Amino acid sequence: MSSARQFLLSVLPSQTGDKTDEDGARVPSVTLTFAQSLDGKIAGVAGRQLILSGSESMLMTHWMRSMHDAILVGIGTTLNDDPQLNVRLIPETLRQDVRPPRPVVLDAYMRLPTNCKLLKNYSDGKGQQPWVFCASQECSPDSESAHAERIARRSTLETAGVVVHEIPCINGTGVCLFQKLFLIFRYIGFLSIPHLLRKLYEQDIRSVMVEGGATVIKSFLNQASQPRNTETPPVVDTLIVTVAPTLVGDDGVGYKVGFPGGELNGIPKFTHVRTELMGKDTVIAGKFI
Ligand SMILES: NC(=O)C1=CN([C@@H]2O[C@H](COP(=O)(O)OP(=O)(O)OC[C@H]3O[C@@H](n4cnc5c(N)ncnc54)[C@H](OP(=O)(O)O)[C@@H]3O)[C@@H](O)[C@H]2O)C=CC1
Ligand SMILES: Nc1nc(O)c(N)c(N[C@@H]2O[C@H](COP(=O)(O)O)[C@@H](O)[C@H]2O)n1
Repeated sequence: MSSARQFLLSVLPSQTGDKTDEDGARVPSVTLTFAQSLDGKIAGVAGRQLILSGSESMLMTHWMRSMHDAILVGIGTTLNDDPQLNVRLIPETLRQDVRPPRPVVLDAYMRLPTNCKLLKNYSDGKGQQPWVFCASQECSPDSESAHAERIARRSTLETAGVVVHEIPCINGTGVCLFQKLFLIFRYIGFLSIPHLLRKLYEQDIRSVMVEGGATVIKSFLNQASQPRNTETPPVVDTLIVTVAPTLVGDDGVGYKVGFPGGELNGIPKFTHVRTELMGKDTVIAGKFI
């Protein structure tokens, strides 16, 4: 077995399917993972996609994808990078034994372009059918035009091959922001991660790999820092970060952890599990506690 797979098997939780959240609802295990530069950047100036991982750690990432039922990114990453989120780097001879993960996009307003690679790969048999999680009706403004726009967007995505799931959002109910270019319905707030995870479990997803980008990383780290009772496991189980020996500079895109105004406010408790050198990169894995 390759060293990347051995590394992953030693740091990822075994999939028992019995993880529950604070309210006792079943949820998938969550791995948060991304690649960063030495100065903590995940993308270049104005979000330009950077290939930070070298071939060895990138292959590890594709093995990691193959070990999860779903792979999740935000719509920001999807619009910016047009990612494939499949397992194409795994050698052909081993690929028949692995299943590509289900691509999942957090996309409150259903902005996913219908010519994206996720849909192309699905129609070419090179990836699973993508799922979009969008804001449910009660998060959207209650107007006829907003309702019609929602239905039209959903229909466009479904016709293109996307499965659309609706979930509630946080902090946004009923607040409308008019966006004249692309949306009539808009609210302030993000999709609720607890609702997302429950819905994923209901749809037979037992493990989800969260790849980014910056806003999604912050949201999941924030969730991992939420106070909970001692029997409840953290929302994010594992963090696996590839650190590339390169500097991007202050104008690159970083991610944020915690909130201003409190020393440990919003910073999840984290414990180191294993560090491995993969080619030029250092891959660090840890658990939230
Ligand atoms: N180096 C690496 O490993 C990686 C780097 N990247 C980089 O990250 C950058 C993109 O990051 P960013 O622009 O922040 O976009 P994200 O991919 O983080 O997407 C953020 C968007 O997702 C939607 N969303 C819905 N619900 C949530 C929620 N609960 N939490 C967070 N987001 C939510 C929101 O859009 P809406 O309101 O429309 O729903 C939000 O603006 C790109 O430059 C990309 O190259 C990305 C992945 C990995
Ligand atoms: N592991 C890793 N290393 C990098 O250097 C990266 N830039 C990323 N980015 C993530 O992978 C997505 C692209 O996936 P595909 O190659 O198109 O399958 C990108 O959108 C980020 O989520 N990851």
